Formats: sequence, structure tokens, C-alpha cells
Amino acid sequence: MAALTVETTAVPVHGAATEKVATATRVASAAGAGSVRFEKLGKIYRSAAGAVNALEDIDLEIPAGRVYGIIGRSGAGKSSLLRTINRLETPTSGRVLVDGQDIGRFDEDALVELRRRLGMIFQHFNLLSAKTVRENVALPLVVAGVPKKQIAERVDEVLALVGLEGKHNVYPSRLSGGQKQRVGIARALVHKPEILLCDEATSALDPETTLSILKLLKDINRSLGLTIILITHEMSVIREICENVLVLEQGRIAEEGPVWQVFGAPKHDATRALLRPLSRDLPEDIAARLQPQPVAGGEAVLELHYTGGESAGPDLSCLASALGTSVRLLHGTIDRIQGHAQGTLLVAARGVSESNLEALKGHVGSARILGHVASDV
Ligand SMILES: Nc1ncnc2c1ncn2[C@@H]1O[C@H](COP(=O)(O)OP(=O)(O)OP(=O)(O)O)[C@@H](O)[C@H]1O
Repeated sequence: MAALTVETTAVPVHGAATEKVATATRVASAAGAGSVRFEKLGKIYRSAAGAVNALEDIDLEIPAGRVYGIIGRSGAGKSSLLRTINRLETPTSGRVLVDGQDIGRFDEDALVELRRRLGMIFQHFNLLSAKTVRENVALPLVVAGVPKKQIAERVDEVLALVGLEGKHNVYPSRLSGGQKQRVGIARALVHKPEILLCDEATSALDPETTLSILKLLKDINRSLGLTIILITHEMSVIREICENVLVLEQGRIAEEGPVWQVFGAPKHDATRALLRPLSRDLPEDIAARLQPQPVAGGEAVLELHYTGGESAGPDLSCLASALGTSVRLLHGTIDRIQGHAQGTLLVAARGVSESNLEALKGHVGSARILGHVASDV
């Protein structure tokens, strides 16, 4: 987990050098504002207890405008990677490029300007309890020396954007968790950033509030064209809003790709372990009746796995004609991720053996016989 930092430490004061960098930034932005590239990135933490290899050999491009998720087991390096984007962590080796610019070469002024282009939201919101919603959201602009009238206009704008009109003068203690995170998002957007970094932004929220915050993030991504990079331990968050996902394992890239692909056909043990809570086990009553060998007059129980086909979903009559027998649906779930059907179905069919499974090619991602049952399950 990233250490909590008060955002406003990163807010710059206007100055000539900053303006120069800002111009350079706008030029870079025109070529695709909000892209991040990691090149051979490594991070070693050294302490009295020894060295920790937190990140190794990270080569990755996050295109502008994406909603991009980073997952991995605890200690895999997620926070470390996220924090190299705004240089809260300095890489030990390699480079981070934001909009094609090597941020490792930035001087203090350029760094301050960079951090304006990168909003960040946190699990525990990081609001100042002695300040009202308006004051919390305005703070980065106050520190930047923006005139009062402009601050008032911008604060009104972002509070409306996050659905908090009328809450200007409320203190954070009077807000729900979801409302606090909306204030956090408004504050992160106040400088009109290109990229929003989210560190476990919904982990402290209940499922319903999580969904409303995810919807807000998705709306912001669509309406403002903002790149969103989030780390989370909630796979449902990735499934809900991310287009791409990176799986980190012990500081290295385990796999990366579109969510429907990585979740539909995980290649790495780390991914499978992370996805286990989403998968459903074989129901106990069916498992108890499964026998390894075919049973006279009985049925085979097949597990059919869909891995992101672009079809509307499994067509059971096609399965039946491919197998040449009737098929009964026993159990299963088909989800849709980015328009791709995926999930697992358990079906029972008579007279099916391993050799028949070939016929299912083209209809399902994979099929296997789990066992056999004596009669109708
Ligand atoms: N400041 C630090 N000093 C020493 N070691 C650190 C420091 N920060 C992180 N680490 C170590 O680096 C590794 C990666 O940590 P990091 O916080 O990036 O992982 P994470 O995937 O975000 O974990 P979590 O999901 O538990 O938050 C871990 O082994 C961690 O103990």
C-alpha cells in the first residue's frame, strides 16, 4: 500500500521555468496526452534489513485514454510501480516516460508541473478534516496561486462533475465514504490532469458505493479522455471498468493484455490465484456423484470454458448438434467483459467420450470431461 501523502505537496507555484515546461508539455500532449511508458524499469529498496528487489525489468506502454488496471499479490510491486509515474518513487534503473518525456530528467519545476498533470486518489481519501469540501478541493489551486474567482469557478465545476453540488460547506466528517472519495476525485481533477492514478480507490467502500465510484471514474474517462491507472486487490473492479490489466508477480510482469483475454484465459499461476475468488467450484452434490469411468445408461459431465469469443454467447443447440446428442445445462455462469462472452458451463450429455470433444472446437474455448454420473443429476 502506498504511504499516504497529502496531494498538495506536489502543487507548484507559477514561475518562468514552469511555464517553459508547460509549453513543452502541451506540445507533447498534442501527440497523445496521458500515455505512460516504462522502459526496463527496476526498483531496489535498500534498508538496514537488506535489499528488496521491488520491480525488475518492467517494459510496458500504457496508451493515452485507457482505463488500465494493475494487480498482483501483496508485495508484488503495484504501489511502487504506480508511484514511479509521479516520481514519488525514483527508479533504481530504467526510465518512465510520460507523453514521451523522460521524467527522470525533470528538474524541480518540471516535476511540479508533471504532478499537476497527474491526479491521484487514495484508499482513505486523504482529506483535511478541518477544511470544508470547498476548501479541500480548492487547496491545490490556492497553493498554485490561482486567483480566487477562478478557484471558485473551477471548484464549482469539479464538484458538479462528481455529483457533489450543494456540499461545498460541509466538513468531511459529515460525508459518507463514497462522498469523501468523490471529494478526493474532485480535488484530483482540479488541475485538469491527463492521468488519474488510483491507489485502491474503492477498497474502503461497500459494494454499492464501489459501483457508483467506478461508474463515475468511467464517465470521467469517457467525457474528459483521461487516462486512468489503478491498482486494486478487487478483481471485480478490474472486470468492471478496466480495458487492460497488468499482473505483477514478485516485481516482474507475469502477464498483460486486454482484461477479457487475461481473465478469460489466464496464463500465469499468479493470475489464476488472483482470479480464484471469481470462479465457482463444482457444486458439491454434483461432485459427490461423479465417477471416473462411464456408467451404463449414464451421462458424461462436461466442463465447457468460454474464453472471450465475440459471439453473443454459447448456443446450446449448436453444442448438441456438434455432439450429436442432447445436452442438459447443470450449472455455470457466462459473464461479458468488453463485449466478450466468457465463463464456464457444466453440462450433462449421453454417449460422449474424449474423442467427441474435438467436435466442440469452434463452439467453446475448451472442453473436458469431469466424470460420469449414473443417472440424471
Ligand atoms: N520504502 C520501502 N522500503 C523497503 N522496502 C519496501 C519499501 N516500500 C515497499 N517495499 C517492499 O517492496 C516490495 C513491493 O512493495 P509494494 O508496496 O510496491 O507492493 P504492493 O504490490 O503494492 O503490495 P500491497 O498490495 O501489499 O500494497 C515489498 O516487498 C515491500 O515490502
